[in-house]
Amino acid sequence: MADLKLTNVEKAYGEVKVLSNINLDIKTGELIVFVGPSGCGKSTLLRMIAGLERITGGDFAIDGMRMNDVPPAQRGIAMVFQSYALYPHMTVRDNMAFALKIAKKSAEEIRAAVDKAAHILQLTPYLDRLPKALSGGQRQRVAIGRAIVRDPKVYLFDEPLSNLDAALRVATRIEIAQLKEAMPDSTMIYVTHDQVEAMTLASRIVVLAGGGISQVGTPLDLYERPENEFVAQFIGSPAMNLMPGEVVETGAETVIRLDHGGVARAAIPTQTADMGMKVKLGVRPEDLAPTEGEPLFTGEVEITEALGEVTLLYFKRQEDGTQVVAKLPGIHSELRRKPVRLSADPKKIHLFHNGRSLLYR
Ligand SMILES: Nc1ncnc2c1ncn2[C@@H]1O[C@H](COP(=O)(O)OP(=O)(O)OP(=O)(O)O)[C@@H](O)[C@H]1O
Repeated sequence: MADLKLTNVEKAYGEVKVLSNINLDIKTGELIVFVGPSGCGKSTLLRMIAGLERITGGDFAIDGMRMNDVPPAQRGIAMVFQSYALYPHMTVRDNMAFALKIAKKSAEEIRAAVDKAAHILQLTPYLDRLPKALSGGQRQRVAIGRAIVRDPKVYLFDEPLSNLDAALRVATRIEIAQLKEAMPDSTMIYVTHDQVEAMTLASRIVVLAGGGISQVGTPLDLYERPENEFVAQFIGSPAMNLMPGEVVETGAETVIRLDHGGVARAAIPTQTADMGMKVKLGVRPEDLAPTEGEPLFTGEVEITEALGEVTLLYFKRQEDGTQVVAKLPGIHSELRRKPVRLSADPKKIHLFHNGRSLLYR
């Protein structure tokens, strides 16, 4: 059991506040992923939870116990770093046993804990090897094993896969998902730059930006109902297309006239949009599709990127030259230098006013 609660948590280095108003409730068994642009404070927040960085304001509690001044070793937390930091002269078994030896556990206890962790991580065949005789992925599993043997209530992962190559990243990501399944009562917090890791592993994602929390939600919440323009553009790849316009009709649908021409319909409830309201229309590349009817965007395709299962089309909107990206299923290299007419289902149109989604108005 480990419920974590952050209340108005803040971090300042001298006069400079890097994080403020951090309010977050994390329940036992959740896997929370912190994402956000470089320098937004993801690692700092993780390190404050671990006790490696002082909390300069607010409270952090585990199961109702205030932790601000509790030393790291007594928080019941284990952290796995990006650099595995294994002892090169020790075998896998000794690396995993190290913390337990320091804690003066009995030899039987240590053996049982290491064997169990090795079994969960499929490291049993490698227990007598030195780290140099392991692959990057195996080394990272040993680093995770060192955390597991301590049987912590909370696991913190700071970009654990970022040193691995693409194929190993995928394999190790799946192992982490399996690890979470095998330990349903452990609470995990995971920092990553990788959207796919965030979307696939998280029970909830915390988007940090501008020194605070921009939105917290399930991966699908953030994808389907981003609260603001920042989250809308940060989640999803390529990023959501955004175009300025004005509300010209409210009713069953909201009708928007785009600046420099073009009309769009959005299935946004009437009461949330006002006539004449300046908005930004948002549409994800994957929600655009060729149409014979009234198009939302027209232009000539400049670049196609065929990725196998999808093709990305890059073009400038005919009316004003704004760059638009569309993602079509299949291979469409033939569309390069060709005119396209694309539309989107009104249910897939997002509207933002002063940066905030009208869905949350
Ligand atoms: N010791 C320090 N003194 C002053 N400022 C610091 C210190 N450590 C970190 N910072 C600042 O705090 C902010 C948050 O840093 P942090 O490393 O937590 O960001 P991050 O989101 O993890 O970034 P990245 O994604 O690049 O790893 C940054 O602006 C950084 O410059």
